[in-house]
Amino acid sequence: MTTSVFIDGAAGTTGLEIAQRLGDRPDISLIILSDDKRKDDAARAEAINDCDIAVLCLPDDAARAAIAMIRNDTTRVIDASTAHRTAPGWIYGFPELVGSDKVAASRFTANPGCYPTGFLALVAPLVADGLLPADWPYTLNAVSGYSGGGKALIERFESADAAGDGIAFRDYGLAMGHKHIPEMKALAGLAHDPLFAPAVVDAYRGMIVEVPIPVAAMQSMRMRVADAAAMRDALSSFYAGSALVSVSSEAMSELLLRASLPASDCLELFVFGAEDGSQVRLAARLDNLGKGASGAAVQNLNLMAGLPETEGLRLASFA
Ligand SMILES: NC(=O)C1=CN([C@@H]2O[C@H](COP(=O)(O)OP(=O)(O)OC[C@H]3O[C@@H](n4cnc5c(N)ncnc54)[C@H](OP(=O)(O)O)[C@@H]3O)[C@@H](O)[C@H]2O)C=CC1
Ligand SMILES: CC(=O)N[C@@H](CCC(=O)OP(=O)(O)O)C(=O)O
Repeated sequence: MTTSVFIDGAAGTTGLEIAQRLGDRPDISLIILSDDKRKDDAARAEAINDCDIAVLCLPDDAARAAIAMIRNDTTRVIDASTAHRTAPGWIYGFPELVGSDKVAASRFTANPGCYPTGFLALVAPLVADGLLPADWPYTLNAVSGYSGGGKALIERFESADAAGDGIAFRDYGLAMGHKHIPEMKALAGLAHDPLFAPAVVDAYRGMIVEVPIPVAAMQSMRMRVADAAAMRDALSSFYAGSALVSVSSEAMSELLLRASLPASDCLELFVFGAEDGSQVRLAARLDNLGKGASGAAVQNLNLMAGLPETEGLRLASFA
């Protein structure tokens, strides 16, 4: 038996990569609208109501509108947008954190944001285990490849490169209030909004998300914070059974993001600690279009369809 999957937004950056991952899989029958029909609401509504699972790869408003087109109680949904990540009735599609069984049983699954995937993978298990406090104002510094901004940002970077006026580094989110903050706060159970400093570099894909932990300063405020080794051990045990998430124990002097990063659905976690134990830098390296978007959507789709969790995923690491 095959699962019929409609990709709404299949001509976009995330949608195209999901279609590539599903490729010629015999267990999936793909529904993709032709170019002249892909924005035709009647055609979209028909496809959404006919499929087993709809994967929405759309801007937030279009994703909300797509949900309003569902007229049955059978179509299941994976939404790659920000629209439903903290909405009631939706399961947050991060199986390693919320439980594969919850995603498998879910009707409405919200795919996590790319930056929150790195942040939550690091912080949520440590807060839940009491190794980091919930009431600390966490900061995260992150860089993303420019495909993270979809077709518009790809065009901007590639046309500037072509004109010989390439953007090497783009700091943004300068007014704060990034759309990823609510899901990071809610899913990690934090008392405060994290302070988020995102940036884009001149590479197509890939991202590094860093969370600095001023251990000694926090301890001087009588907060309970573990040391680097305890954090690394806790993360290693938490992700011990995962095919996609790994925790590095390698000694390193630099963490690189290569411009030629191949597509990967893995997520690598790092815990760097000062020798005197006073400071820690938690870091996550992933492909924004892999575990940060399309790979996560395919993982969730596999679970929801009762198929092997990593079917069709790219398991080679970045190294
Ligand atoms: N890129 C990334 O790394 C990540 C993206 N996401 C999220 O995934 C979603 C898709 O992003 P991304 O693929 O990057 O964006 P893109 O801009 O590359 O693609 C969006 C696609 O949606 C189409 N579209 C827009 N409005 C409608 C509509 N009303 N009906 C049908 N199709 C429509 C666009 O059409 P057209 O081609 O004509 O513009 C485009 O093809 C967004 O919500 C994004 O935030 C999530 C995690 C990471
Ligand atoms: C580089 C870049 O612009 N990135 C996007 C986030 C991509 C993403 O995860 O988007 P969703 O939350 O909508 O899924 C941004 O910061 O808005």
